[in-house]
Amino acid sequence: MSEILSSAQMRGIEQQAIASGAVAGLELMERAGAGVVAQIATVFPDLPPSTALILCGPGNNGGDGFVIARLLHERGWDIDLHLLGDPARLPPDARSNYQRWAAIGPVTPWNDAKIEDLLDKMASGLVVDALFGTGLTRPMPPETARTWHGFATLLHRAQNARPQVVAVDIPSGLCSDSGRDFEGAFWADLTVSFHRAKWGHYLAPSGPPEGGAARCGLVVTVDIGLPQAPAPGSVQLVERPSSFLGKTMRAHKYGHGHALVLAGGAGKGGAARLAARAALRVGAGLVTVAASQPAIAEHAAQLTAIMLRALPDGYTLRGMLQDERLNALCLGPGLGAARAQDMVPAALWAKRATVLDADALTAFADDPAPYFAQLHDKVVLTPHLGEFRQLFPDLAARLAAPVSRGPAYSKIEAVRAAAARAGCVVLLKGPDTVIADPSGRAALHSATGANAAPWLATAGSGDVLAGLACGLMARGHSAFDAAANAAWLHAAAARAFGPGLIAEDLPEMLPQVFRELGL
Ligand SMILES: NC(=O)C1=CN([C@@H]2O[C@H](COP(=O)(O)OP(=O)(O)OC[C@H]3O[C@@H](n4cnc5c(N)ncnc54)[C@H](OP(=O)(O)O)[C@@H]3O)[C@@H](O)[C@H]2O)[C@@H](O)CC1
Ligand SMILES: [K+]
Repeated sequence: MSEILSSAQMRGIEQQAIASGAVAGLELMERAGAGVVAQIATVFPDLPPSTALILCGPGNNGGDGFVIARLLHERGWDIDLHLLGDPARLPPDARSNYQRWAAIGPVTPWNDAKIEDLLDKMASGLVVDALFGTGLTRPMPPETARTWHGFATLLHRAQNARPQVVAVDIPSGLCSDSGRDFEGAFWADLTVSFHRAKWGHYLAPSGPPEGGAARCGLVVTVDIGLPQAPAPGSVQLVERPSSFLGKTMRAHKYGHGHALVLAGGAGKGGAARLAARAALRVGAGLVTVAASQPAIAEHAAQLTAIMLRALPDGYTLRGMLQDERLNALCLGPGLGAARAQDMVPAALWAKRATVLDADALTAFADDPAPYFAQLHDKVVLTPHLGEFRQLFPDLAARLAAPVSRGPAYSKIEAVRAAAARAGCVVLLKGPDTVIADPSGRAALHSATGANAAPWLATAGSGDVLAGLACGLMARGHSAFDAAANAAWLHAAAARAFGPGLIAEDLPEMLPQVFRELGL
């Protein structure tokens, strides 16, 4: 896992380092520019020096652009640099670098029509977007957004004869906290960020217009010499499972827990069986499906390694949970609203590790306060955005509101607020899955870019995710770790299968994913 930051956290780290005398702002800017130039050479090794169109903005992002211009010029590039704004009003470090560049080559005052024309004619080389970075708090000037939009449309048409687009820190026009497009945001083939990636690089607000990860291309982070200590309240990017997933030679099946997956009525059992299969494949020692009596025959015809019990009502569930070996529960997939209302309070009463999904979320949406009052720190809620909207309508409305000023409210803040309100772990799933607990601890799993798993958008895939989290909790993972690891395994299994994936395939891909993890 690596740390990702908000723009305020990044500013705090930078200001503290400068104030302590550990580093000068000018040094940071030099390293930032040098880092971008080094990454251009690494990521595009076959790109010979030709023309680089460098678009500089009125703040320190523009300052990085002047450094990049100077260093690319030293490497034989022809530089065509355009500045938006008055050079006399540049902040001090950016102004120093403006002056250094101005002694080498021209600075053309910004003119949208002219830039549009230049962009239209570029069939190779580089476009460096150093217009706005983490300091952007409002939409770009509308003409600039329009110019870029025209260029982007053109580039999409001319895939083979086009320049490479490199964003400095973040594509201009994107909110670095939320990934939201303030309107007309740039996009890039390569985004080079500094010290740590920002939330907005990995969040994926859905369009139109699409934001965040969809616009950043390859995201690379370069070290600019800031202190490496973790920032308080930082968010972890889930890049691998955080806990050991193997089994030791001496492990006994009871040493890996017993997951109980509740199922609903006859003919509705598929979702619970998917969850149960996922719990077993992820390594729970035993898994039992607990179904209503009329559904038993249907399940019996389908289950082999998974055990089966009849469970008529919540009262019987309380009795069943006297058996402490049943250490993790999964409720929701295919459960039905009436059965959820009966079973969920009984399950929560037992204070077991519990995943609540689907009907075990929405059955309580009309009056969530008493429901939240029963939740505890071993519970994981796994809503998709629609279910989240039902349980936390105010938070979902803030997320969906049009953005006119930044930093915009982000999915990370919304899930943190939801976890604090619910008093348990909340996992809000999507291409960007955010996990938070009531203390504010948060993680982001981003199935975007090279990590994309588009075939996960298939019926039953959420049931598998719930089963994975339940199986991992049965094995002893904390609620937070189980949720984060389940999100990672779920996407890894989907990528391992590839196109044509259906939910049944996901648990069956886990052995391959585990082998690739070296288990
Ligand atoms: N943090 C670090 O450690 C390091 C940071 N570094 C770099 O600094 C960047 C952050 O720099 P930053 O804070 O100066 O902000 P930036 O993104 O350049 O933009 C703000 C400027 O744009 C202006 N402006 C805003 N909206 C506008 C609009 N619609 N239309 C027109 N103008 C608008 C705004 O004006 P104002 O709001 O003040 O009127 C302000 O002048 C960061 O992304 C990274 O690249 C590196 O050098 C190394 C170390
Ligand atoms: K930028």
